[in-house]
Amino acid sequence: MGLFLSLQQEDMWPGNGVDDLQQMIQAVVDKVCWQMSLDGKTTMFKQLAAFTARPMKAEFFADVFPAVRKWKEAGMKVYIYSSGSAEAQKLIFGQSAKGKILELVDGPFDTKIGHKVENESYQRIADCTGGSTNNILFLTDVTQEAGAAEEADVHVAVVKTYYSLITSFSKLYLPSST
Ligand SMILES: CSCCC(=O)C(=O)COP(=O)(O)O
Repeated sequence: MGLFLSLQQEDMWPGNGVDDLQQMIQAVVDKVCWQMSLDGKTTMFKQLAAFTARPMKAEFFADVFPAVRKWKEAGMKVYIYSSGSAEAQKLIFGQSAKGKILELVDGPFDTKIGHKVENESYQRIADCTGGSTNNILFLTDVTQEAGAAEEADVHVAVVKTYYSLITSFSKLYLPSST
């Protein structure tokens, strides 16, 4: 019931009040499906991902573990900042075919620190990790997050795995018309 009310309060879900248990369960299921269809990022919704019936195994691109190991060997701190709750991160990143990324990273951050599209979140992370925003490099595939981090004076790299990115029209290769 507490979860349902919290989910109700977090956004403008067009659901009605409910008065019996069956209706309430259906309303929660409807609400969760609705949030999933929108790729909802609210904190309460993301807490749900930590409730799973079976263990999960993360998949990583081949370059992730070597890069994180290299950064750690160079004495850097590496954190995960995800819209997924810290509890869900621990479950999902706890196991993978390539190893346990959690053993390499210095900690998970989630939206309890603030949303990834809000610049204040990045200042709070710098405060928590004992550094200045100017000493942080944030990797993301979401340009709104990149903009928010940059507003907080964080260095940003936008990572796109499936598309080629260009920083100048001079780097544009047009497809051949033949
Ligand atoms: C890492 S736990 C599940 C991922 C998730 O729920 C999510 O929304 C991913 O968002 P991110 O901010 O990591 O791009």
